[in-house]
Amino acid sequence: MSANKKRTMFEKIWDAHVIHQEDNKPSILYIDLHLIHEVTSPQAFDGLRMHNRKVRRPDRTFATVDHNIPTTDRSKPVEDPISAKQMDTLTRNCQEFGITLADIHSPDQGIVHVIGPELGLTSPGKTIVCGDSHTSTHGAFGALAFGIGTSEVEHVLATQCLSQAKPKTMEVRVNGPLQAGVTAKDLILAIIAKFGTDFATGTVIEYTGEAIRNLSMEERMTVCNMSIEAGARAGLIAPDAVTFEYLRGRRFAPQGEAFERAVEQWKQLVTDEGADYDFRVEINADEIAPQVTWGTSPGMGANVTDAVPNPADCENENDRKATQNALSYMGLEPGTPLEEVKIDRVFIGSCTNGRIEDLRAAASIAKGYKVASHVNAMVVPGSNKVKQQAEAEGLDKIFTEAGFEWREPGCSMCLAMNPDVLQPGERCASTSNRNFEGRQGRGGRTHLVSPQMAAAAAIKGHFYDVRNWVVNK
Ligand SMILES: CC(C)[C@H](C(=O)O)[C@@H](O)C(=O)O
Ligand code: SF4
Repeated sequence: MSANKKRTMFEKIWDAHVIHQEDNKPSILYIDLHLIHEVTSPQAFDGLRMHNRKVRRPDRTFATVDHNIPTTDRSKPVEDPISAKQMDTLTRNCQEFGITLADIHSPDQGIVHVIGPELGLTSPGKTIVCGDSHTSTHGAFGALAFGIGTSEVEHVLATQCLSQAKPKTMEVRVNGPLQAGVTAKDLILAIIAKFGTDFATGTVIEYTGEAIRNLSMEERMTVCNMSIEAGARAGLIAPDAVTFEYLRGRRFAPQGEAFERAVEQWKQLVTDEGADYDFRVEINADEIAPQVTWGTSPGMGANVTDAVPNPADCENENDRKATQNALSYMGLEPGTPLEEVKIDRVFIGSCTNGRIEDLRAAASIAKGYKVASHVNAMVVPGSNKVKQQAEAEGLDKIFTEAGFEWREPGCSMCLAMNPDVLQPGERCASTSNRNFEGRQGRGGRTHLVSPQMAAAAAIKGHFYDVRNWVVNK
């Protein structure tokens, strides 16, 4: 590589982490941060034991319990035997291998992709991996962050390195500002609805443009979180003053002078003017309205003001079949206005939308209203810190007075690996990121929305365009 070659930010991070390269072979990358949770780590630790290996860098490894953890009273023992076993196994593995664990009683516990940034473990320019597809969340900081499989988890534990083929790059440019009432969640849902769930397959997306630059750190995380639902390996947003201010003073971020020096380096992590991406798409932010998914993939979404699509209008036989199947699973009639679709449950939480700004946004809608009598609604903070902050601001009161349940932090009904599940046929407005068949419980029907849209749906009992919401003072 010549010294003056123009590089994208992805290439800069990649080049800085390749520690071995042979022609036409995958690269060996150094991994700066390895995050661990209870679901994808047990066999990896078994593998280490079997081969009598240690964890190479426990200081660059951090674990939490999130997927299986109950969201009810934690002073009681965990009832579900499978969940209890998963959590005990992680505790024993972390003790044996000297890894810091935010366990069920830790003030640091939370969803892995919420606590990494919160603790300042995540920072620009790092390579970050976790046995979890939504590791892409951390790319919001300009870190190259991606999900890995359990055998790779074992490899990273043992060596702090990973073999990876170099992905291609894609720019997703969002022109102009978002309309009032339209959120980062609507933006990423609209991008996936427009370009499809495979448009970025195997690439690393870099999000650029005015609407992206205007986003807060938490909103950027929402966007990068769902990169994986567009098929991408990872999503990136160039770090800027918003990023640096978010990280300043966080526990594991550099402190004092070292922080200022780090900022100078982080500022270099931008795509050089004139550098090429392999692919490019763009979208105008002012086209985007609040979104509701109607189908069984995150790309099956529409504006809340639209109607359930008619399979007969599909362009080809494959789409027609997919739409038909999705509508039949979802129990929806073509042509029904989305605002008339009644819901039974509401889930506000997850690594997509379980952070403090999400809860503030939902509370600003819910304040002074009551959840519709036929709806069961729950709010699950993404982490203990989010929960404490929300309680300090009185958000829990706003929610409980409106009739929402206020829970302990974890993945919860995002994927229903704990007791928080939909019953067959139940319809849920959910702020999570996947609406696959059975994702929130067998036969459950998931509609992906923003926190504001979820809160409005809880109160109205059906979907409602939050742009028309009358805020209770
Ligand atoms: C359990 C885990 C492996 C899974 C993932 O990789 O994403 C989960 O977090 C999810 O969101 O489906
Ligand atoms: S909140 Fe949902 S998407 Fe995020 S890590 Fe947990 S299960 Fe996966």
